[in-house]
Amino acid sequence: MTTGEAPPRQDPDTFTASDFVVVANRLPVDLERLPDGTTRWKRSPGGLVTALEPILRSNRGAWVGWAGVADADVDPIVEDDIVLHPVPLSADEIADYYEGFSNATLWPLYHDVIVRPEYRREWWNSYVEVNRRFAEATAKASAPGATVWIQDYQLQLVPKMLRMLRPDLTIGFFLHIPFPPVELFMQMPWRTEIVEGLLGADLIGFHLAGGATNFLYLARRLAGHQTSRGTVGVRSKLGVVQVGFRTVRVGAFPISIASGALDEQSRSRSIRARARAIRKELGNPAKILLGVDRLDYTKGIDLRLDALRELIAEGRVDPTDTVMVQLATPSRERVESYVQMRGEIEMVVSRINGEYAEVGRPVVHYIHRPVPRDELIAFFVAADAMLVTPLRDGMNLVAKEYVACRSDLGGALVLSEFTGAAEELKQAYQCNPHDLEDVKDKLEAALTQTREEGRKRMRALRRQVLTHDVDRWARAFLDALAHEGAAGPALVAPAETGEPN
Ligand SMILES: Nc1nc2c(ncn2[C@@H]2O[C@H](COP(=O)(O)OP(=O)(O)O)[C@@H](O)[C@H]2O)c(=O)[nH]1
Ligand SMILES: O=P(O)(O)OC[C@H]1O[C@H](O[C@H]2O[C@H](CO)[C@@H](O)[C@H](O)[C@H]2O)[C@H](O)[C@@H](O)[C@@H]1O
Repeated sequence: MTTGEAPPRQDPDTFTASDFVVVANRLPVDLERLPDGTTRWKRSPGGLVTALEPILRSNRGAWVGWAGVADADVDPIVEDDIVLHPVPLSADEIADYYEGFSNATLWPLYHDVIVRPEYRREWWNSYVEVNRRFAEATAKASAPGATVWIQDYQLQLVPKMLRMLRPDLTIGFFLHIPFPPVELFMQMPWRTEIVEGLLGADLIGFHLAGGATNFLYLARRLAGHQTSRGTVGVRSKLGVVQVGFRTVRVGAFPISIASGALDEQSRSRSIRARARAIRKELGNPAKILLGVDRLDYTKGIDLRLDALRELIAEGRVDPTDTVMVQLATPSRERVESYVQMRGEIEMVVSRINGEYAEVGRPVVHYIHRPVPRDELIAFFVAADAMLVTPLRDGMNLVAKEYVACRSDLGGALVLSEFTGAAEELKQAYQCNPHDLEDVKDKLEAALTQTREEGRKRMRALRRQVLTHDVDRWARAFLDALAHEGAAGPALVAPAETGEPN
C-alpha cells in the first residue's frame, strides 16, 4: 500500500457499499500527525496487515478499521483499490479498549499468561462499546448479502452484534493469535459473552486445530450448544456448533505470506547488492544472526540475547567474527509490560556490547524503529541464521518470510516450537524457548551446519512456504465460508461434554 500525504476530504456518499468487507482493529495504514500540523499515512505494523492487504486489493473490497491515532475524524478514502472506512477512537478508548482490554487482558491471557492479565470492568465496558461501533460501521459499509470477514481478538463481539444488525450478511471471523487452553480461558470474567460473540459468525477460523478444538469444548460448556466432537483437520474436517437454527463451523487455517512475490523480490539485483553492502557495513563477519520482531514480550527477544551471551562466554561463538542484528519495531509503547520489557532487552544488548564489543565493532546492532520493506528483505538475504524464539506466537510470518527470501538455499532458521509456524516448518532448528540450553544448542547447530545440511533443510522449508501462500489461506477460508449447508460431522449434545483434546 502506498503511503504519503493524507488525501483531501471526499464526499462520503460517493462510496457505495461493498460486497466484500474486511474488519480489523487497524486499517492497513496509520494516520501520522506531523509536528507542523499536517498528516500523512504510513503502513501499520504487524503480520495481520502483511497478510490481508494483498487479498483485499485483488478483491477490490472495503476495510473497516481504526486509523491508529486518537480522535481522527476521517471520511472514507480509496487507497490502492481498497475503500478504507476509518472508525474513530477517543484517547480514553485507546487506553481502555486497545491498550487495556485488548493488550493487557486478552493478549497476555491468550499468550499463555506470560504476563499476568488484568481484568478491569471499565476496560470491558469500553471493549463492548467499541465493538458495537465497529459493528455499526461495518453494517453501513456492507452491500446487501455481502461477505464480511472480521479479524482478531480486538473484535470478538462484532460477529454477534453485526448479525443482529444485518442478518443478511455472511460473516467469517479469524483469530490471528493463539486460542488458549480451556483452563486459562476460564479465568476470563466475560468468558461466556466472548464465546457467544464469536458464535455470531458462520465460520470461525484459528491458525491451529488445537485452538479450534478448545473453542468447540467451550461452546458446549459455556454456551450450552451442541457441537461436533472429533478432531478438526487443517483446512478440512470442520467442527460444527449448532446455535438454534444456525450452524456455525469452526476450522484451522494456518495463515501465510505472499511467498511467490517475496521470492521474486528477494532475487532482484538491487536487493542482492544491498545484502552484500550490509555484510560489508557490519565488518564482513563470518556469521550474521538476525532477529526481526515487534518489540513484544511474547517474541523471546531477551532469551535469544541471553543464549548468544552465554555461547560467547563459553567460547562456543566467536564475538570477533559474529554479529547479531536485532530489528525491533516499536509496539504498544504505553502498556506497562512493554515498557518494562524494553528496558530489560536494552540492558542485555548493552551488557553484551559492554563485555565483548570493540570500538566501532558492536556484537549486537539494535534498531528500535521500523526499517523500509526493501531493507528488511536485504537483511533476510544477508543473514546466516534467523532467530525466531517466541514463548508463544499465533503464527509468526517473519519465519516464513526468511525462508521465502532464501532462493540461494543459504541460511538457517532457528524456530521456537511454541509458534504456529513450527507446525509447518519442521525442518527448521526447532527449540524449546523455555530451555535456554536447548536454544543455545540449536543456535550453535545453525551456525555450524554443513553447506549440504543447510541446503537440504532450506529446500524442504521452501517447498512448504512456496506451496502454502497467503492466497491459499484466504481461498481455503473464504471457500469454506461460502460453502453453505455443507454436511458437517455428527453433533454431540452439550450434556455429553468431556475434556478437550
Ligand atoms: N517493513 C517492515 N516490516 C516489518 C518490520 N518488522 C517487522 N515487520 C513485518 O511485520 C510482520 C510481523 O508479523 P509476524 O511475524 O506474524 O508478527 P506480529 O508482529 O505479531 O504480527 C512481518 O510481515 C514482518 O516482515 C520492519 O522493521 N519493517
Ligand atoms: O496492531 P498492533 O497492536 O500494533 O499489533 C500488530 C498485530 O500483531 C498481531 O499479529 C498476529 O497476526 C499475525 C498474522 O496472522 C501472526 O503471524 C502473529 O503471530 C500474530 O501475533 C495481532 O494479532 C494483530 O491484530 C495486530 O495488528
